[in-house]
Amino acid sequence: MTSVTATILDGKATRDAIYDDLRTRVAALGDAGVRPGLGTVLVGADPGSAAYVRGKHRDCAKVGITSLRRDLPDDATQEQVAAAIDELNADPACHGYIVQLPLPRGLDTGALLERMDPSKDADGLHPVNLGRLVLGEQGPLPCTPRGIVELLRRYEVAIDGAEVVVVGRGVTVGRPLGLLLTRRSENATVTLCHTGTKDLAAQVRRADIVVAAAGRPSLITADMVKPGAAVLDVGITRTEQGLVGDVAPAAREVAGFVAPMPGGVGPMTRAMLLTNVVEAAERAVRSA
Ligand SMILES: Nc1nc(=O)c2c([nH]1)NC[C@@H]1CN(c3ccc(C(=O)N[C@@H](CCC(=O)O)C(=O)O)cc3)C=[N+]21
Repeated sequence: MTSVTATILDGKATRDAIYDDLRTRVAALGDAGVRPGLGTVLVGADPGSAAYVRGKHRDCAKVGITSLRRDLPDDATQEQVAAAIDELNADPACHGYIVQLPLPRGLDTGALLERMDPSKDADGLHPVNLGRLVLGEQGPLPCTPRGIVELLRRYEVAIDGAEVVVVGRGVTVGRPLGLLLTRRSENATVTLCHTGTKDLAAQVRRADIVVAAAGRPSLITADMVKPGAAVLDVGITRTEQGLVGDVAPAAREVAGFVAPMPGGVGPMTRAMLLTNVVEAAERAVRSA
């Protein structure tokens, strides 16, 4: 077997470049009297969720965005979470916020997401904004799909005309990514695969770009990857040995481009979250 040295789609380096740009824009907003603010609503003490939220606030500090944290206990009621959402909706210092998912069982996630002001939806996951994405209207874009497109663009991986296989139909990654990549501006041909796909290997083998977002360790093996293809690992599974992705290590030897986990799409997700907040603040200045 010939071993190719894949180009690494370096999410950390790309994030750093994006943060350099955001710092400039945050300074310009400051001159206009506005400091962008990102809110987070975290319910419960899941260590993974707490770590993600910490990471987001750490990134805010790097860029000059104000952090607004709303941390609620595990047993918070629907009404208490709704009240935190109402507060952020009403707070002029908050330009965008997220409700960290998954919420503890017993809370109605759909009702809470719908309660958010769509213009403050930093995740792009409000039904109105997902609807706008379907319709091709302007709105905040879901962070992980936007980060994936941005990463491919910066490394000049051809998207126009590419055969893309997305594995995973989740509402944060797979589904909206399919919508994003099939816009005229991206112009890819997308096959959305999932656990019910009959012959996953046959689908993945055709792909110029593979996005693995199923949350199943080693789902994508070396024999499935077309030599030279771009393989983006978005899966995260917690194991005894630490975090593992959906792409088997040997598959990286066959690929032409690899977005690894960690260090690939994850940092880009955070960068797009902050970008969505800065864009919301810029809109606020323009309409003032
Ligand atoms: N409302 C909501 N919005 C989300 O965007 C959201 C969510 N809920 N719930 C959980 C998932 C997961 N997620 C990640 C973001 C960044 C990394 C990330 O930066 N990962 C690093 C490794 C971990 C680290 O360095 O902290 C990496 O891949 O290099 C991972 C996972 C966002 N999510």
